[in-house]
Amino acid sequence: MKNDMKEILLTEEQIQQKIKELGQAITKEYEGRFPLVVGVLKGALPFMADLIKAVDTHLEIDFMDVSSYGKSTVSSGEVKIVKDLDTKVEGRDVLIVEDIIDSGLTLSYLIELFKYRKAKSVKVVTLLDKPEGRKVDLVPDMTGFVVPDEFVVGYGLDFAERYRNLPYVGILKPEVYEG
Ligand SMILES: O=P(O)(O)OC[C@H]1O[C@H](OP(=O)(O)OP(=O)(O)O)[C@H](O)[C@@H]1O
Ligand code: HPA
Repeated sequence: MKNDMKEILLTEEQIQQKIKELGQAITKEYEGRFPLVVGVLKGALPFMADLIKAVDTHLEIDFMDVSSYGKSTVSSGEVKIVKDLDTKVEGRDVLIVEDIIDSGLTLSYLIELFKYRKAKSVKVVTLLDKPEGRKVDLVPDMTGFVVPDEFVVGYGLDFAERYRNLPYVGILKPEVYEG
């Protein structure tokens, strides 16, 4: 799989170190508040799994599956709920966990949805932020790394469902998705 990479952007060690720091920041922010931590499937799965272990205060987890990319590297712009939460968000401090914010369409949809459902607060932690991809104004509350405007894969991020199981993040060679 490494042969499909133009460049390794973030090593496993860099990712894990950053997750420790984010975990400490979340612990400080939510101490004594029992937040509802919402992982956005499927991409956020590895990040969510590592992140919650780095948080040292009580929290509840739930998952939402939304999709807007299909087999393309460009967002369709239409966010579809594939699986909704099992938990009521009314009155809860919600922390959304994302692997990447690119156009911002997925997150702006989720933030509005949770506000409509009367969450007490809605915040976002993302491992990766690609600000150059933005189509809507959105700044995450906590960010691991800012990445360039290229299609990245690994550590949850896929191309056509592949590469999610890489422990690192890399830039895919264009010939892999163009070919
Ligand atoms: O800011 P955006 O342009 O909306 O892109 C970010 C979203 O795109 C990816 O999900 P995708 O819809 O590909 O589903 P997946 O997590 O199952 O891969 C990623 O996991 C984010 O949820
Ligand atoms: O760069 C990306 N890689 C994988 N999935 C994505 N979803 C939005 N942007 C990306």
